[in-house]
Parts: sequence; structure tokens; C-alpha cells
Amino acid sequence: MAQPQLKVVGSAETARLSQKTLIQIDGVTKTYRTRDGEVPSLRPITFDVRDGEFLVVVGPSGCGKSTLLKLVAGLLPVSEGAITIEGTTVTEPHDDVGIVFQSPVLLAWRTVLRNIMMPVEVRGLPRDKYLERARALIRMTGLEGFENKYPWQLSGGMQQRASLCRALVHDPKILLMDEPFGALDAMTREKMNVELQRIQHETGKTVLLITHSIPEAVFLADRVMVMSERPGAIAATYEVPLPRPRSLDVMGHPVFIELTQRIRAHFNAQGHLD
Ligand SMILES: Nc1ncnc2c1ncn2[C@@H]1O[C@H](COP(=O)(O)OP(=O)(O)OP(=O)(O)O)[C@@H](O)[C@H]1O
Repeated sequence: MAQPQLKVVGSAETARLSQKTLIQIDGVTKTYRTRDGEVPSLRPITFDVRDGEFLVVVGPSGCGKSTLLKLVAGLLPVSEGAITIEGTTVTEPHDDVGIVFQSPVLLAWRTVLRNIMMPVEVRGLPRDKYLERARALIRMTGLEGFENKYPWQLSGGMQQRASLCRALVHDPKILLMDEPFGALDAMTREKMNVELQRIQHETGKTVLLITHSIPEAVFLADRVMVMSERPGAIAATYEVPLPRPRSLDVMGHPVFIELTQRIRAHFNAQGHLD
């Protein structure tokens, strides 16, 4: 499909992005080997993520989005090709990566603060220094006053904010998010999108996020990468030339509407997104 002929409505945000490549995905494939045979999951995929960029991946169910994220996180080995972060090949979980999954996976017997501090404990980092950082993140995500509560005393949105704090506490450059708001109700999800945009702006993190929601993708992204059905490949990549900060009103903007329609057209051609 041709790139959209979209008018650039603001260039300030484009200027914010460093041209430096942070993550390089070069000819990466993934085939799972199971007892029932091989499951090709990703066809050769090549793309870069720039330092400070917010890149969102959408694609039909089972096309390999989570697989791609796990490969970048170093949680799975690639079958072919290479992934590098700042020029270093990813072969194991990388310290400069924080991950947020769809389910908050907080430990029920630990308080919010102690859940957030887990990456610090696991890495043996200086507790006092990072405690200050954890408290700053708690303030930034609006969890102040809930530090000593247990996860089950929090709403779903608050639990996901706590897992965002946990992913950021060791100050990684890269934040990987796999359907982080998929389990939340529509209104909480929209609120979390606005908050995530603000937090990314304040922290300058490079974000690679997966979603099934096309409006969420366009709202959050500097670029949206559309994947095709399994074994997944890149069907198209769209720049989102909407200025930031974006409010939810941006969803009525002609550029927003045109982009969501163009992305949706890929799925109408392929079948369903969800
Ligand atoms: N551990 C595994 N062993 C074998 N096959 C797997 C494994 N994990 C994933 N797959 C297969 O690889 C393909 C891609 O899975 P993946 O979870 O990456 O897709 P996805 O795009 O994230 O899907 P969804 O949007 O439904 O979460 C699927 O066909 C899945 O069945």
C-alpha cells in the first residue's frame, strides 16, 4: 500500500527525535521448534528504532508481535539475523530494557513499593539511590499514598501503573510494552494512554509497544508498524505527523482519521485484527 499523502501539521516533535539508531533489527526470523514440528513465526524482519522514538506495532492475532518483543528483550533467541542495542548484539536479557506485559504480574505478598523495587534487588543496585527513583516514579504515575498497599488493594489501572514504575525503576533506555492496557476498560485505557504519552515525554524513553487497538497506536506513536499474518512480516510503516502533547481530541483530527482508516484497510484486506 502507498504511504499516506498526509500533510505535516507540526514538525516540533519530529525535531525532538534523535536520528541516532538505538535498536537495530536486521533480517530477524523466528521459528519455534515444537514436538509437533516447526512453527514459523516471523519472516525476515528489518527495521530500526531511533533513540527517543515511540514505535507501535499492530498486527493480526498470532502474527508474531509478542515474539518480536521477546526477541528484542533477549528473552528468546533469534533463529536468523541479529538484534543490536547501541551496536551490541542481544543474546540475553538486557539491562537497558524494561518490560510491561498485558497482565501486571505483581507479587501479591509484596507491597506496591517492594514490587517496584524488585529489579533493583535482582540486579543488586544501591537501594537508597533507587528508592528515591522509585518514589519519584510513584509520584509521576499518581500512585502516591499507595506505596504500602498490596496489589489486590489497587484497581487494574493502578496495578498497571505500578508495573510501569517497576519497568522504569532501574532507568532503562528502552521500554517494551506488550498490550499493556488490553485488560483495562475503555475509559481507563484512554486515560492511561494520555499518561503514558506524558511519562514518555518526561523520561525520554524509547518505547516499543504492541497493541490491537489502531486508535491507541496512532494516538501514541511517532511511527506505526503494521504486520501481516503469520509468519509475520512488515506490511507497512506510517509516520504519525501529529504534534505533541496530544489530547484525546486529536482523535477527531483529519490526519488521525485518515491514518486509522489506512491502517484498518490492511486488516480488512487480511481478515480481522482481533
Ligand atoms: N513457545 C511457543 N512455541 C510454539 N509456538 C509458539 C510459541 N509462542 C508463540 N508461538 C506461535 O507463534 C505465533 C506467533 O505468536 P505470538 O504470540 O508472537 O503472536 P502475537 O502476534 O503476539 O499474537 P496475539 O496478538 O494473539 O497476542 C503463533 O502462531 C503462536 O502459536
